[in-house]
Amino acid sequence: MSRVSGAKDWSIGPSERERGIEARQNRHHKHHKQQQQQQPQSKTNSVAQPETETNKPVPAYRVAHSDVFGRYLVANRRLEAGELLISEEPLAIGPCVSCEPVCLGCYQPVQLDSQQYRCPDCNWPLCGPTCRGIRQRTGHSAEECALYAERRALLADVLTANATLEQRRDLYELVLIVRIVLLKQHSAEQYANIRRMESHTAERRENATLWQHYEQKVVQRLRNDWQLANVCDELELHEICGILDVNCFEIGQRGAKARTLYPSAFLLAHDCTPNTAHTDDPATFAILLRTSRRVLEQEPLTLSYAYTLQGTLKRRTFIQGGKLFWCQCQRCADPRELGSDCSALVCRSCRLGSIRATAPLEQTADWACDRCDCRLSAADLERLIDRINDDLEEIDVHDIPALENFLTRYREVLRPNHYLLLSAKYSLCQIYGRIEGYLLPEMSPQDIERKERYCRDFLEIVDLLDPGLTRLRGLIMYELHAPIMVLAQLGMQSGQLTRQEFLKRIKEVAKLLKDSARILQLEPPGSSEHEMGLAAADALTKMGS
Ligand SMILES: C[S@@+](CC[C@H](N)C(=O)[O-])C[C@H]1O[C@@H](n2cnc3c(N)ncnc32)[C@H](O)[C@@H]1O
Repeated sequence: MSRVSGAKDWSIGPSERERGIEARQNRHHKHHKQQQQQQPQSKTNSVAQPETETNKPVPAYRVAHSDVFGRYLVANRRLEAGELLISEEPLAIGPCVSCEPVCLGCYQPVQLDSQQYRCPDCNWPLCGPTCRGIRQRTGHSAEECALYAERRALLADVLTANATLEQRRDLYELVLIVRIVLLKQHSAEQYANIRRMESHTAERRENATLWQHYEQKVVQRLRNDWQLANVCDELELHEICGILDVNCFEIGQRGAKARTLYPSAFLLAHDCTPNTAHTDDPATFAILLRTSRRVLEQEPLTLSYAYTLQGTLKRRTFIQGGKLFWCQCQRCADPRELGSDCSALVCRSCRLGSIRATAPLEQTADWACDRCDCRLSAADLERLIDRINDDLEEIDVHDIPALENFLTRYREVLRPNHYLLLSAKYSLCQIYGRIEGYLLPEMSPQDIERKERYCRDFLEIVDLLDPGLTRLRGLIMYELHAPIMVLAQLGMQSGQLTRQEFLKRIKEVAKLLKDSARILQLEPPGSSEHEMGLAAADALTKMGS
């Protein structure tokens, strides 16, 4: 079960700092021509390429450049929803920032206690002796193992259950950085491809707190304690840290969690209502990136670097912090966020109006009521939202009464579509009907109706903010079909529904199953979403549709 909030690191996908973008634009512009020519195209697969008169397939996209985006991808022709644009394996992969210990081979959680299996050579915890990632490029490679084996004594204290949380996290954060350093020694071409990525080093250097953080936790540590000074100079290490913050994707299926750099997918520009969706293959960690809706020729291909179901203030702060630009997209510029109103508050003064940002592209601008004179400073607004968010984070995602209580408590404070209420509703959509005590056959009709209502509320907003063939839509449509079906059957049995009304609902169930099956079967085989897609297709067949 998951909640759709709570960004944890800077990775694209599924976190802050202040800088202008001018310096970046100038630097970017200078190097762009050379970088564009060198851009690796080989592993990028365009499918369903129509042929031109000369019988040459038209590539789905090309690399373009603008002063605002830097390099980005643009559609070469009209693309239909669901076209596979990029399928490529990582250039580099490793544990996420701030992660709990994971197996270095497959990125599944591990413990640091004495029971945990460990690599016999370097002593790092692994999931087991048969982990598929042992001696693999995308896992615990021989080069990495040798490097750690040489520093076994240095790492011994941290790789135990006695280590503090901070010590463990700092150590796991180093893994991917060290892997990139090793690429420099063992795979020059891959290393060169990574070094061509944007690092925003000049802007990062101007942020003293950020720079010092990496200077102490990464640069000095690797050069002095780990004795890697002869492999990478200080600036090179800072650049690698910047490249990771700006370009990493957060991936993982079935409990695994990793961050990755891909050879081409990093080029997509950001938009808070993107036109592509991506997933990753659990077997190869490859990214599969598709159009989520129809894209017109010349349209930039975009993905979201932030959580789409967060309010503008938070999304923009997150993006600026990690990617060092202030998003100016259509959604960010609209106080109503494309009609979703997912940041609006109930006016605490007149209780009738809605409080929204007066100038959403200015982070410090006041928020104001649309009915009375009530105003709220952005700082006060943020404090309030943070407090409510903390309340929500305290709640276990399986605790139905606590989640219901959260909705009741904040009904008078947040508008119904506020993203924090939606987040609680999303958890409820997933657990009503699925956990002990709330399985569908034992649920009251009122609780089943609640599940249906929350699913509909959530889907309405996802349709606006994450439209098309997106995983979130597929998942929620699958959740929605069940309460409609059960309530239709109950209504028919009790005589409360006419046959015509019953058939209308069954038709809606069939459409939900069909759409969710289509979306979720785009997910890679082996993922839980793919299995849900198969279940949806199966249910559809059983319905005779
Ligand atoms: C993952 S990289 C994308 C590739 C990058 N444009 C390049 O040339 O290497 C992310 C960086 O691209 C730029 N960028 C992406 N989307 C943007 C947007 N919507 N507005 C402004 N800059 C954007 C920012 O500099 C950001 O830090």
